[in-house]
Amino acid sequence: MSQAEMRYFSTRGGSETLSFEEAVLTGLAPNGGLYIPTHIPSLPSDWQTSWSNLSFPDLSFEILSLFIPRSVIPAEDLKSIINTSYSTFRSEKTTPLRQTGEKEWVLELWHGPTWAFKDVALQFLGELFRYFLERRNGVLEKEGKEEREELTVVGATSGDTGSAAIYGLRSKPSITIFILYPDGRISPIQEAQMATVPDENVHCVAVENSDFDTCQSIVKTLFSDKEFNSTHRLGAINSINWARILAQIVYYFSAYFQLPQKARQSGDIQFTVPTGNFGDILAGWFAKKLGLPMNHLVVATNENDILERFFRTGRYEAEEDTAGQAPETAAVNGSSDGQQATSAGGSSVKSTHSPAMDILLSSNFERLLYYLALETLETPSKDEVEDRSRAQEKLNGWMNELKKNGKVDLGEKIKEAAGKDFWSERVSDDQTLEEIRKYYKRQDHGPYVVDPHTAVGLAATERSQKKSPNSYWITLSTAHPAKFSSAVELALNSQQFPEFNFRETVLPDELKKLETLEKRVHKVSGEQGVRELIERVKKGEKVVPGEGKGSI
Ligand SMILES: Cc1ncc(COP(=O)(O)O)c(C=O)c1O
Ligand SMILES: N[C@@H](CCOP(=O)(O)O)C(=O)O
Repeated sequence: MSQAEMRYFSTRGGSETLSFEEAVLTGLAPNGGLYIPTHIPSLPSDWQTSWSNLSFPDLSFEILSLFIPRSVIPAEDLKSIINTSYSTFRSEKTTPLRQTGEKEWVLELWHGPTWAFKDVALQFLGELFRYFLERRNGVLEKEGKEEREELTVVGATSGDTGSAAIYGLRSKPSITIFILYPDGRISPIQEAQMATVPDENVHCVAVENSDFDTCQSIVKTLFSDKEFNSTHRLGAINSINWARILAQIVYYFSAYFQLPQKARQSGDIQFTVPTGNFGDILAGWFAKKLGLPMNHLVVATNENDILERFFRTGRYEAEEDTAGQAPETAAVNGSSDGQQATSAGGSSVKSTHSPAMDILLSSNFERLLYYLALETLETPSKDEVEDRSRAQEKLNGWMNELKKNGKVDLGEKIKEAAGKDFWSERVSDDQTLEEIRKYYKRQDHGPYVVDPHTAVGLAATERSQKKSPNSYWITLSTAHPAKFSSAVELALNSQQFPEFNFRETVLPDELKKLETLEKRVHKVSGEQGVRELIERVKKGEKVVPGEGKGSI
């Protein structure tokens, strides 16, 4: 199949396919499914040589072109979108690779405007939205029509997506943005990054007594409400939006090209990814399917370990069924280290030192499940569309069971199929702090201060190395340590590390400045509160958010 025919369909069924533009602007499919490409494209036969010295934007152009037909975005326009997106990054390499051991590297993904990996995709998505809306509105204007297309972006965040989305969309015409986050459960800097942006089109919404899953579920409910969605023309910035995954594929290739030749030639490269909503690691899986040589992707979770348990047991269940399980496994849920499960929003998500990964149900896992369903069809036919529909049916069954019972047993066959590409590790809060200390104390390639999410990844890498000691390892570093002062200061506390000064050595001036700025936050209660706020703002009512200076 040629690149020009690339389209997108929902994981949950329906024979309809959408263009890239429609899939990006729609975000979540009306049947609740996520959009995926009709096929995995082929890499050019000489990609290993012809792409090896490309800059990040040029590499991005090559990879994105495999998924975006020229009829949807002409080459020159795509180049311009990409160049604008990555001109905001502080590193010349955009996502530089830093060596941390003889056969170990860390891929630093936080050199963008909000110091987190989300910038890579959200700077791009912001530019895409601007491009599509300008083009559509240009056509309406030419036709002499009065109406204009507008997008009401509604997103959920456990801290990082929100600020990256706001920085990606803040000055864009025809876009209003509402970011929902669990009140009191994100770090002070994350909140300040979002709430100090003064632009009129930005609305920060702290949802009372909630967790990330509650916020994510409100977003999905609003998208599935046909009337609300069409009235406000909702747009998605979370990784349910295919463009987010697509943009993130690029840095796996970039990391590969930054490795020394010996490592590349070994063919034995492993990637570890701190994981929550499963978007970042799914991008790595697409890179593997495209043909990037890699062995496994290690899913590194914190104590919210539903994914780690799936890859170990084949069961996907919010609450662990401890009956009949090994004692050390049962202790996980019983909070062996004294951490109590919290019950905001009625769920059992725990508050951990890596809060951006405090997630129970990972949206993008559905995309992987679709492919696992397809791969394990009992009697695959030669008909692509028929197989697609059988996989969608299987997936629907699983999703319905999950919705009804809060769990689904996917079985041994699916577990085995997933195990070909993924390993998984669960890292406790204590281990996270220990890992931050370990990297700080390192004489070789150090001292290196890492954020708690990166620390979860590094701890998972260390454990996985025992399974494959000769491999080359790349751990994704997903945020700058400045964003998570409480965990970093707890790990590098003044009793043990009197010389360490967070403010002086870690906190960039740009983030220090946030302390002096006014914060604007709407506090709301539940889905109804969110609906009402959106309705009022969209009607043109001036809704005054709570104000006050924040200290970081
Ligand atoms: C710092 C950080 N690390 C890791 C993750 C997990 O990434 P994903 O949700 O794509 O699995 C997130 C949030 O998504 C994050 O903000
Ligand atoms: N950790 C994320 C949660 C949202 O995930 P997304 O990748 O689907 O946007 C955050 O920082 O908000």
